[in-house]
Amino acid sequence: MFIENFKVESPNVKYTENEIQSVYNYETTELVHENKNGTYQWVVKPKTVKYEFKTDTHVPKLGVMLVGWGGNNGSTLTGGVIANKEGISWATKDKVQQANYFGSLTQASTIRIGSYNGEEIYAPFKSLLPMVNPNDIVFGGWDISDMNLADAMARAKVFDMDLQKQLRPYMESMVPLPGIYDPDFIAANQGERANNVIKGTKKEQVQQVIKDIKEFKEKNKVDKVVVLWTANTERYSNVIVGLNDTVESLMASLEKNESEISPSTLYAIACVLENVPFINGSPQNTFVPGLIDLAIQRNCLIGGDDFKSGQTKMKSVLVDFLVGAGIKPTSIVSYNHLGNNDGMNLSAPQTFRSKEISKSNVVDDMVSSNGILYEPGEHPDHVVVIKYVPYVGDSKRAMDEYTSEIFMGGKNTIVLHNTCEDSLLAAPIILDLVLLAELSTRIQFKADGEGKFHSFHPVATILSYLTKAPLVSPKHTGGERTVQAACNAGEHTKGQHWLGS
Ligand SMILES: NC(=O)c1ccc[n+]([C@@H]2O[C@H](COP(=O)([O-])OP(=O)(O)OC[C@H]3O[C@@H](n4cnc5c(N)ncnc54)[C@H](O)[C@@H]3O)[C@@H](O)[C@H]2O)c1
Ligand SMILES: O=P([O-])([O-])O[C@@H]1[C@@H](O)[C@H](O)[C@@H](O)[C@H](O)[C@@H]1O
Repeated sequence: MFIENFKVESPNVKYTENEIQSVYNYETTELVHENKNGTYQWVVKPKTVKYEFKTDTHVPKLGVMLVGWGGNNGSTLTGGVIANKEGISWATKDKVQQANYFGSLTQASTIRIGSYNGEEIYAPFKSLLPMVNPNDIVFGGWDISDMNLADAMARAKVFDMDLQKQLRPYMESMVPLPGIYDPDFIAANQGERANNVIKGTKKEQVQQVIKDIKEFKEKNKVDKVVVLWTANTERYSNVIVGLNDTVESLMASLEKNESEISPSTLYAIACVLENVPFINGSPQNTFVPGLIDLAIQRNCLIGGDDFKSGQTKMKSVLVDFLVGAGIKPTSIVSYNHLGNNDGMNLSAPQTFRSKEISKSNVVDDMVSSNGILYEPGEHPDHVVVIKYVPYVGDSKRAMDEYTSEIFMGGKNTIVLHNTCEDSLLAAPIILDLVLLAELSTRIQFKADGEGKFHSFHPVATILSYLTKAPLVSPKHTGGERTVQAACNAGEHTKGQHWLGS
């Protein structure tokens, strides 16, 4: 059975005028590697950690500023929220379609809260804690193309014409702010749309973005702003000692107008300096070590990388299932073609490489979790192919082949075909990212033994489910190597994976 909402009555939950206060006993384990008379033994011991949470129940008026607002994802999300808010329905060749938020975890998923008379009871995910209603979000943002959102929606060719016609009056007055453009970081084919750019040095560009955020906040009378990058995929930035490996080197490089600081890192610096959450929806390494440290120093939420929308979401579910079932994936081939501007930008080798990394590394942790199936360092052959085919537009075609070893030398091959409007998959994920980022900034907690309440770690691993390459805080990196060592080796650092350049 499904219920719309509920209240909790528990000795562990207290509702005050402004907060929900709760106590949670986290039952976990700790392992000890004991040496008993020269023989080492792993000992697993149960451990209970008591957490106290305080959630501010004041839901703010939220402004969302998208970098790449005029793109397929940005225009589709904006139009989708307007259609839901205004209750717009439209004629398709099949039926009269109502607006909805399908594909959004927060808006369209449910969670089991118990049973009643032997029946399982489910409630909306969004009923768990007070959350921003997406219909109330005020959108804005930047784009290197000056096209208004109505024309951008038409350029994207995602929505049905009847819907576009109804949305146009709401969107034609929405014009992106000039963006930070650096042709060295995206495909050359993007140059023809770059007619709306912030001039000046990199430091002046950062200052302009800060000014834009302040003015957006004031003009729209929003209480909070979250910035999300849904602009083009950039090439990786080189992580270099003395350039961007520390806060000091990054800020000094900004002063010196160093060319290797990418536009996405510049927007993120502006947001962290303004204490505005910044989420990276693309695969590039926006969060260079100096920027991560700056966000930690200023306790500003950062999260990413690369929305996990379709082919990779299926991959992570299927490979997790196979490995969990004791089946050994040995070959994974992921091919897709698409014809939108994202696909055109990814047709350049350097930007494709960013996407290839994020689409490949999603299975690493699953593989390393099973030492029965895989020897140390062993992993499946894994190939990612993306081709640009203009005719299919936003309707991405994905074909995947998973070959696995099964019982007694048997082989199993699974083939998947997946056709979807890429932006209709990504838009609800963008919504979840900004809503969960905003919610997490309203939660304070402390564990047993901690003196005072504090926020979550600025690196928002809570957003990991929604991204291909979850950003994790430096202390969680799997490698013992330091940023220094990675830099010396000319490698990139990215969470738990040291990647070759
Ligand atoms: N399913 C999905 O659509 C999906 C999934 C995962 C990741 N992504 C990533 O999301 C991003 C956006 O996808 P899309 O389909 O909307 O692409 P798009 O090309 O339609 O939109 C990107 C927009 O960003 C603008 N832009 C580029 N550089 C900019 C800058 N420095 N500042 C401001 N604006 C800039 C472009 O003019 C364009 O309008 C891409 O990086 C893509 O890889 C998309
Ligand atoms: O999220 P997902 O469907 O696995 O991956 C998608 C890729 O298949 C597509 O080629 C790319 O253009 C999108 O940005 C997205 O990254």
